[in-house]
Amino acid sequence: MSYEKELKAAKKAASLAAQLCQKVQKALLQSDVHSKSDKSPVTVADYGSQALVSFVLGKELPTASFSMVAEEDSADLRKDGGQDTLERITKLINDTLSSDGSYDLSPLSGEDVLTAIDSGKSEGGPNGRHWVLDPIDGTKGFLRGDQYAIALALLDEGKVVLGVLACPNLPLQPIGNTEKHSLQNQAGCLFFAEVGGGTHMQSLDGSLSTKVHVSSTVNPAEASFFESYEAAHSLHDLSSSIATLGVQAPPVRIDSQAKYGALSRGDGAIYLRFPHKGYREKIWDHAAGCIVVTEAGGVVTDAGGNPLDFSKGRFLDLDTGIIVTNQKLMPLLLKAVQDALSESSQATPSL
Ligand SMILES: Nc1ncnc2c1ncn2[C@@H]1O[C@H](COP(=O)(O)OS(=O)(=O)O)[C@@H](OP(=O)(O)O)[C@H]1O
Ligand SMILES: [Mg+2]
Ligand SMILES: [Mg+2]
Ligand SMILES: [Mg+2]
Repeated sequence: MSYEKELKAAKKAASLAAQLCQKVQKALLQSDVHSKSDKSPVTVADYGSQALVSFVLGKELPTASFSMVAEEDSADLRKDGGQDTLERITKLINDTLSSDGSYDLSPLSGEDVLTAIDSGKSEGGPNGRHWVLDPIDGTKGFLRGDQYAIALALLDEGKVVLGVLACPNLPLQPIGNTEKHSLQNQAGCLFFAEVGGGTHMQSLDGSLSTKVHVSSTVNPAEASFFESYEAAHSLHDLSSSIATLGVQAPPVRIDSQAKYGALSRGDGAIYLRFPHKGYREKIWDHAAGCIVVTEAGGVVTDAGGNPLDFSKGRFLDLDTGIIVTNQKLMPLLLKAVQDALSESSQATPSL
C-alpha cells in the first residue's frame, strides 16, 4: 500500500510546525515556558506545534476517523491563568497559517486551538490508523537554543508506516564531535520515510530531497556514537562501557530524535539510550525516528534484541533501553550492551 497522500500531508504539517517553533525559539520569552505536573517544561511552541499539526492533517486528509496520539493536552491552558498563554498560542498559529497562505479561512479561536490540541488524546493500539506526534521533542534542547525535532509518524494496524522528522537546527552537512556548528541561519533538515520506500532528507526550506543511508562501518573503532544530552535521560556510564568494543570516539550528545535523523545519514553509527529504572518510554519519542533509521538500512531494538512494538498504546513496553545501529554492527553491540548490563546489575543491584 502507498501512503503518498499521507506523507505529503505529514511533511506539510511538520514543516509549518517547524516555522512556528523557529519563530518562538528566536524570541523566547520566560513567560512562554511553563512546568507540567511531572515538572518537565512545556512552551507555547509545544502547544502551538501540536495544534498546527492536528489542524493541517485535518485540512489535508479530511476523515471522520481521525486519531492522534500526542504528547500535550490542554488541561493547564483551561485552568485559571491559562488565558494569556492560550491567546499567545492562538496568535502564533494564526500568524503561521496566514503567512503560509495555503488555506482560505477565518482566524482560529482559542476554543478551536484547545480542540486541536486535545485531538491528540487517542490511546493508539493495534487496530486502525493513528498519527503519533511529539510536537517538540527535546524541549530542554529547544530552551537551550540547541537541537529539537517535530516528530510525526503514522501507525497502521500497529506498525509505523511513515515518519517525518523536522529538525530546524540540524545542519544539512554531517555533524561531528569536533566542530561546533553555529545554529543561527540554518535552514534545518526534514527527514521522511515511508515503509518500503527508503529515507530521504531535504532542507526545511524545500530543496530537492536526497536518499540517505546509515553508516556501513563494520569496525567499532571507527564508529562514533550518539546519546542523550541530558544525563537524566540516559545512563552515560553504561554507554561508555561499549568502549570495550573498541569504540574510541567520545559520544556526541545531542537532544531529541535529531539523533535518529543524524544516524540515518551516517553521521554516527550507534545510538544508545538507557533511561533510569522505572522510566517508561512513550511511543511519540521513537516512532518517527525508528522508521527514519530502519528505512535508511539501520536496526532499532530494545536491550533484549527485540524490535520496538508501537501497538501497545501510548507507552512502549520494553526490555531496558534502546539500541540503534547498522545491521552488521548490531550483533556485536547487543552482546556488549548485554554484558555491560549484567556487570552493572551485579555491581549495583538497583540498575
Ligand atoms: N527521566 C527520563 N528518562 C528518559 N527520557 C526522559 C526522561 N524524562 C523525559 N524524557 C524524555 O526524553 C525526551 C527527550 O529525549 P532526548 O533523547 O532528546 O533527551 S536529551 O534531550 O537528549 O537528553 C523527552 O521528550 P520531550 O518531552 O518531547 O522533550 C521526554 O519524553
Ligand atoms: Mg519527546
Ligand atoms: Mg515533546
Ligand atoms: Mg515533554
